[in-house]
Parts: sequence; structure tokens; C-alpha cells
Amino acid sequence: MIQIKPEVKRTEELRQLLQQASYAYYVLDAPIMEDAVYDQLYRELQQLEIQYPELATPDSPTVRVGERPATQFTSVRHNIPLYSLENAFNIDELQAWDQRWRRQVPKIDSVEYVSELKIDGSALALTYQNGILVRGATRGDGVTGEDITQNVRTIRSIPLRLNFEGLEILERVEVRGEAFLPLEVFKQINQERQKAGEQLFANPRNAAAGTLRQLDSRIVAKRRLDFFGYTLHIPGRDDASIANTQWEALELLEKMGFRVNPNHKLCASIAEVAKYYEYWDTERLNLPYMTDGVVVKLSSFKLQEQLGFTQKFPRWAIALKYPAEEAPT
Ligand SMILES: NC(=O)c1cc2c(N)ncc(C(N)=O)c2s1
Repeated sequence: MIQIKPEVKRTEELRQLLQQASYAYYVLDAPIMEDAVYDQLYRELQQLEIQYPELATPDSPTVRVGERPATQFTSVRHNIPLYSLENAFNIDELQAWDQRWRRQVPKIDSVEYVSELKIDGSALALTYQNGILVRGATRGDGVTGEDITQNVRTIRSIPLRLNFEGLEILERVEVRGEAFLPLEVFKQINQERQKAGEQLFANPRNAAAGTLRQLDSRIVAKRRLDFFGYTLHIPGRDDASIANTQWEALELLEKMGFRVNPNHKLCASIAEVAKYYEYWDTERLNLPYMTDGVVVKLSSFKLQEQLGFTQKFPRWAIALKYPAEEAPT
């Protein structure tokens, strides 16, 4: 009978428990234990990792509080470049986009669009190796970004380990999404900066980007950034190998343990997309985070593959923007 040292068993047990509790609290917004119980289990795990340093792992919940400041960020190449989106500013330009991509492929009768709210935050590129978060990077110029893994680990809604049932075959998974500051947190941070006589952040997007570039991840941990995932890639395999559509990719991201913005909608026509855009023009002002548009994508990965990219943008997506607005004070 293999004897497992009690401290090894206990740290693994605590990690699982705390991970489930953190996922339930930050991603599902449905706590499974009292805060006091979480804190007690957390302290026990921290003590064990101090006592047995060899038991600390990169996916332990204790990395969420951040570590001593980095001196600078190293720049890293994205395994898969982050593309930018072409902009449209009204329904006519949305229609024009629809006509444009249709001219590139043989006539298609029915097509599915996925409409998603465009989150006004800072893009992140996450890399998971065998289900463990190994790197978090800023968008940079789309090809190279800055390695901000320590900071990314403090974002509670970003899983440190993927919920991987049946996906163990995926050695490396690339996830893209938007880190953002909820409006309440943004206002709080600016009030603190006002009191400290520091310059205020102009809007939640700058506040998120500024926070992510903090060298001291303990400050990042206190700022309560949040994250919505929106794209999934498996390097070396075409995306259709694990999901055939953007719609399925969003469901897979949720299954893996990411927060996905709940307001995404499958649209069967541009008219439906236009309705979604008009609905959220006013409705989005009631959301607890800033948005600046709607991202419309053709859902089929096969069709995305056929259409490909222009010099700068994917042909199969468009960012339908709302007129710029002032950030709330
Ligand atoms: N630059 C990009 O490709 C994107 C940027 C964003 C954004 N800021 N928010 C949401 C989405 C989305 N749901 O796809 C995208 S996609």
C-alpha cells in the first residue's frame, strides 16, 4: 500500500476545496462556504506551504495574493497573435460588412451570427499547459505582449487550473478575453486615489490597463479585477477540433471554468443583430461594467477559416461601436 504523507494529502485536499469555493464565489456568484471557513482553510494551506515549500504549486489558491514586486516585465511572443477588429459605427456599416464577407464565399442561405457585448477593459492572452495556467500576457501589438503572469494569477475569476473533464488530451490551450474593473471598484479606487492626492484614472479601461501593468502584484490583488473569456484556441490544431462554432467555444470556456459574459446571443440574421445592438444601447447602462460596443462574429469556424483575414482584421467579425460616453465618477 503506497503511503501518502499526510501533509501531501492535506494540501491537495485543501487546494481542491479552496479552488471549488473560489470558482463558486467568483465565477458562479454562488458561494458554497462561509467566508470565515474559507479564510480558515486558506490559512491552514498557507501554513502547510510555508512548512513544506516543496508542496507549493503554481495553481495553489495562495498565489492569488501576489508576490514581491517584479523589477520589470519581460516581453513575450503570443503563440497565436491577437487580432484587432474592424469597426462599424452604425447599422448601415454593419450591413456593408455583411455584404462584404458574403462576396468572398459562394452564396450562403442561412448563417449564424454570435453577438457579444464588447467589454471596455484590457485584453489578456492566457496560456494553459496541461490545464495549469502558465502564462498571462497583455495584448501588446498583437504579436508580442508583456508577461504579467503574476498579476493575472491574482484575478480570482481566472482559473489557475482548468476544469478539464474529457479534455486531458489538450496539452496547450490559449484563451483570450478581457480583464476589466467593475464600475463600483473603479469608483472606489478613484476615491482612494483622490484621498491620497494621486492622479485619478480617466475611465475603467485605463484603470484596468494601469492595474495590470503594476509591478507589485499585491496591489493588483487588492484591486479586484475581473475577467470574461471570449476566444479559445488550441495551437497546432484547427479550432474546429474541439468546437465547431464560436457558440460552442463559449460553452466550452464556461465548462473549463471561465466567466463568459452571459449576454451573448445567437442571431439568425443581421436584422436580429441590429435588434440586439439597439436593445443593449440603453440596457448596458444598467450593467456593473463598461461596454463600448457589440462584437458580431460568424459562428461557424469552418466559415471563419474560409474567410480568413485581411492585412489587419478577420473578415468574419466586426465591432459595432456605441458612441463614446463619459465614465461615471
Ligand atoms: N479585439 C478583439 O478581438 C476583441 C475585443 C473584445 C472585447 N473587448 N470584448 C468582447 C469581445 C468578444 N466577446 O469577442 C472582444 S473580441
